[in-house]
Formats: sequence, C-alpha cells, structure tokens
Amino acid sequence: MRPYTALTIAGSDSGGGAGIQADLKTFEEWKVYGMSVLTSLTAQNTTGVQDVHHIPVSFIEAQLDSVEQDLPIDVIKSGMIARKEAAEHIGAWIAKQKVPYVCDPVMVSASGHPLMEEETRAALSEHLFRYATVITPNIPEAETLLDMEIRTERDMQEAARKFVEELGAKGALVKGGHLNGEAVDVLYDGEIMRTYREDRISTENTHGTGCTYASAIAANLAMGRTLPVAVEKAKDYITEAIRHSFDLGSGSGPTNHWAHRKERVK
Ligand SMILES: Nc1ncnc2c1ncn2[C@@H]1O[C@H](COP(=O)(O)OP(=O)(O)O)[C@@H](O)[C@H]1O
Ligand SMILES: Cc1ncc(COP(=O)(O)OP(=O)(O)O)c(N)n1
Repeated sequence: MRPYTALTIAGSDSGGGAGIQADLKTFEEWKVYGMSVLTSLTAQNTTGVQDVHHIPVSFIEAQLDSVEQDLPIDVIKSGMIARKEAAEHIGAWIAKQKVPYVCDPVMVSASGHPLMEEETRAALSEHLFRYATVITPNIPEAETLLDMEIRTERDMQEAARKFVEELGAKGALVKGGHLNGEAVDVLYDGEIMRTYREDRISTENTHGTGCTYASAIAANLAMGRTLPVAVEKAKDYITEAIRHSFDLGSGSGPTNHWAHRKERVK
C-alpha cells in the first residue's frame, strides 16, 4: 500500500522552526510522506534571519524534475519563493501537476526580514495563485497584496473574496494571528465564507505557525479531505502546536509538532 504524499517547495530554516523543516515535520505527524524542493537557504534561528542564499532557478527545476520523474505527488505546498524568475518556473511546473496546491505567500519573517523580493509580489497572482486550491496569507501579506487595510473580521472576509474574485485563487484563507482578540481565520472557497475561531494563546513562541498550518492543510488535502474540513483539522493542529510550543532559543520559539499526540512528550 502506498502512503499519501506531499511535496513542499520552500526555503530552509537552519533553526528548524519554519520553512521546509516545519513542513516535513508536519507531514510526518499526519503520516503523509514528505518530499522537498528547496528554493532558498536561510541562516536563521529564533531571534531572526542572519543571511539568505537563493538556489539558482536551474537547480530548483532539477529538483522538481527529479521528484516528478520518479515519485507520486498527492498535494503541493509552497512557502518562501523569493525571486520572480523562480515564481514563474515553479508556477509553470505546478500547472502541469493537476493536484491540490496550497500556496503560502511568505513575504517577511516574523522577525522582520524580507523573504521575498518586491518584484515577485506582482508575479504571484499570474504565476502561482491561479493554480492554488487555497492561498494562506496572514494579515500583513493580505494588506500588501490587496493594498487595503485589514482591521476587522469583515475586512478579512472582503480580502478573502478579493483573492478569489480578483486575483484568481480558487480559495483564500486569511489568517488573523496578527490581529488582537480571538485567533480568527476566514476561508472563502468561491461559494461559502467560513470562520475558524480559537482562543488566543498567550505566548511569544509562534515561530513557524504559518508554515505548519499550511502544511497541515496540505496533508489533509492529500488524504482526500475537502478544503473546509482540511482547514478545520489543521486549525485544531496548529492551535495545539502553539499551546504547547517550545521555549527554545532566546527569541520566538517554535511550535510543537508532537502536541496533538495522546502520549504528549513532557
Ligand atoms: N497566539 C495565538 N493563539 C492562538 N492561535 C494563534 C496565535 N497566533 C497565531 N495563531 C493562529 O496561527 C495560525 C497562523 O496565523 P498567523 O500568525 O496569522 O500566520 P503567520 O504565521 O503566517 O504570520 C492562524 O490559525 C492563527 O489564527
Ligand atoms: C525559510 C522560511 N520560510 C518561511 C518563514 C516564515 O514562517 P512563518 O511560519 O510564516 O512565520 P514566522 O515563523 O516567520 O513567524 C521563515 N521564517 N523562514
């Protein structure tokens, strides 16, 4: 029997909390076989990003080809794609795959380091969003991409609708982690507006939440779940991962991928 599989196309976080490392840890927890194509390497830890090295586009393509030629892909998830040329080539490759695609438009690390070049932003809609089953912007990303201010749940709904109706994504999950009050996310799938709501957890240790959440959605889509159900399961997973996050390093510590296990590691 073959396992469900997921491919992440993203950057590496040497500190292990975000990027490819968070994605593969998440796939593993959902018992989905993970594969990875690296777009950039970051020298990063819980305090911030110290350096970045971009992988040449020809080598990103070589990795995509290696996976495609030999392995089955049930779902694709993308994270950090810094350069416009990389976005163009990755988008053209994703267009051929005909599997669900979760696009996390990573722009800036929580520590404030840019993870995407400015000219890439405009290319996202044309080269990536149009193939996405769902895109997962946080509030600052949604504000930048749509050039609008988002302060309320109603603003989040308007943003989600614009991503689908104006920027061509099939679905949009606008994440409310950066607002105050409850941790509310809004999903629009082109038909129904849904809200996912949890109590806000008081912690500084939220490094990698966006990557982990998007990967959990991807893992659930790989298993054949519908988008609303995949988001519901992933929301539960990320909430527990934040509730039991690790106080590691001197900055914002990482989420805890084992938190949902019954035999929780003490
Ligand atoms: N302190 C918190 N307590 C509970 N949930 C949170 C908290 N911070 C973020 N979340 C949730 O984590 C997920 C990631 O959200 P967000 O922080 O907005 O994205 P990103 O990590 O991409 O900046 C969302 O479901 C959000 O509601
Ligand atoms: C290599 C790499 N990719 C993505 C991120 C951003 O991670 P995210 O989970 O969206 O948020 P923060 O951890 O930055 O809060 C990253 N830092 N590095």
